Formats: sequence, structure tokens, C-alpha cells
Amino acid sequence: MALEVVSTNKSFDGTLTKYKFKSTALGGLDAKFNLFIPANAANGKVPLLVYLAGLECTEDTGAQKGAFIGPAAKEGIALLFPDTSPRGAGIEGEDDDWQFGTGAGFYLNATNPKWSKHYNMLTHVTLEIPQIIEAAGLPIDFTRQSIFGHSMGGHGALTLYLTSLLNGSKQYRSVSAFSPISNPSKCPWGETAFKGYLAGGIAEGQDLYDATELIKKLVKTPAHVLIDYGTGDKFYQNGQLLPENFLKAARDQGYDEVQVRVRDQEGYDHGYYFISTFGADHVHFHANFLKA
Ligand SMILES: N[C@@H](CCC(=O)N[C@@H](CS)C(=O)NCC(=O)O)C(=O)O
Repeated sequence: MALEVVSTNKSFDGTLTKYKFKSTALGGLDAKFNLFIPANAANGKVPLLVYLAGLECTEDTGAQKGAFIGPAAKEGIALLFPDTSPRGAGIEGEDDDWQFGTGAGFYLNATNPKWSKHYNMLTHVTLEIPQIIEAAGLPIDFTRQSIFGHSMGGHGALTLYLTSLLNGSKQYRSVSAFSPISNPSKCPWGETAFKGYLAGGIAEGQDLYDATELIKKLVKTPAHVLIDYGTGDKFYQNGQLLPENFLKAARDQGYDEVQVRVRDQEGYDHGYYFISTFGADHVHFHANFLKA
């Protein structure tokens, strides 16, 4: 697994590099990711904040439009931007619908044989990319990782974080999300994904990949969660996000506002003008834990 440099750009005194490699987790397809390394990495390894983007996005979306790089450079934190799905698997129907298939990997490991060779974004993000970065000798301290994301990527960030608390690996110190799909087994986006990718359908998704269900399984485990969504978001209004369900489950589980904070931001929509407004806020939230 060799890492190939596709492009490099200086940004905020650090370097944003796009890499490409042959991904085993994605069935041998080429995979790309962007990695921002701040200038202070010249003095030693730096913590990592992983950003997962939403439907139809790529490894470039968050890097170009999120306004995360400046705040991360100031805090001395690296940023990792993976892609949102395998590319070019050639599976029948893969490109028919923007909500499923290409650009819509949902950060899970598929168990439906039709998708399971390629659609393994969970392993790709949590294991494969960290391993390949470490093997390349890049100055990242993987014992200090946090994760955030948007929409489908907010779902990914929440489920990867909560799973890492449940399985005891504590891979991520904190999680935040913009407009996350918070209860996917109860909304059309999540139902379509779970029915398509998982042999066990919605029941399997509800058990393994639904943030609202996962937080119900946590007992007295300290958590650090921040969520922002906009009240003018049409996907929120149409019941795709359901942040209230997640909030209720968290409160029922005994998490107070310090541990699980869900903020409704008046009038904001689903797009990157909203995300970039609160981008620095989210980076600073994670810096508290990554630099503790
Ligand atoms: N194409 C979709 C919208 C897709 C969309 O909003 N994608 C979000 C993630 S769920 C996104 O981040 N898009 C990229 C962008 O806003 O730059 C529609 O027809 O409504």
C-alpha cells in the first residue's frame, strides 16, 4: 500500500496534501484523502481531527468550504478529509441515485454481498487510512484523535465515536456534527442505506449504525458531544435529521448539557455557509480534548 501524492498546497503556514492509494478495504479501488498538517508538526507529532462529509461530497468538500484549516493551524491540529464512498466499483445501480451508492457510503461496512467487497467506509476511515499514514511516517499522533462531520458525515462521526466508547477502544476523544442524520433507522436516507448495504436491513443498521440507538447502550460513560443544526434546513424540516430523537435519548441516558450539547441555530440551512459559520467553534471544541 504505497501513498502517492496527488497535489500539495500551502495553507495557513501548513500544508494540505491530497494522497491516493490502492485501498484494500474498498476492494482494491483507488482511494483519495486530503490531509492538512500544521506548521508546528516540524517540532513533533500533532493531534488529528477527522472530518466526514455528506452526500454527494468528496475529500475536497470540507477542505475547500468548511473554513476549518485556519482554526486548526492556530491550534496546531492536523485535519483528515476522507472521501464519502468508494469510486468506480462498477456495481449495477451504483450511480442511479445521489442518496445511495457513489458519494453515499454511510461510513459502514456493507454485509449485503452485492456491496460488501467495496462499500467498507467504516474500516477505511477507522483503520486503513490511519495505518497508511502511520506507515508513511507522517507526524500524526493517533493516540489523540477526534472526529466531526456533516449530515451523512455527522451520522458517521457520531456512530464511529459512540461505537469507540461502546467497544472500549476510545479511538476518538470527542465528536461534533453539523446537521447530522441522527436517527437513520427512522428516516428515508438511513432506511434506504441500511436496506441496500446491509444483509440484515434496517434492524442491522439500527443495532450497529444509529446514533440514537447507540447512545441508549452507553451506561455512565463520559462523553463529549456537540451538535449544531439550522432551523431553516429543509432536510431537518423534512424529517431526515431527527436531532431531537438523539437529544431525548441522551437526556434519558443521563447525559447533561455539558456532555451532550445540541444547538438549534435559527434560520441556517443545510449548506456550507452554515457549516463555515460554526467551523472554528467546532475546531476549538475538539482542541479542548485533543490538547488536554
Ligand atoms: N443534491 C441534493 C443536495 C445534496 C446536498 O445538500 N448535499 C450536502 C450533504 S447532505 C452537501 O454537503 N453538499 C455539498 C455542498 O453543499 O457543497 C438535492 O437535490 O437536494
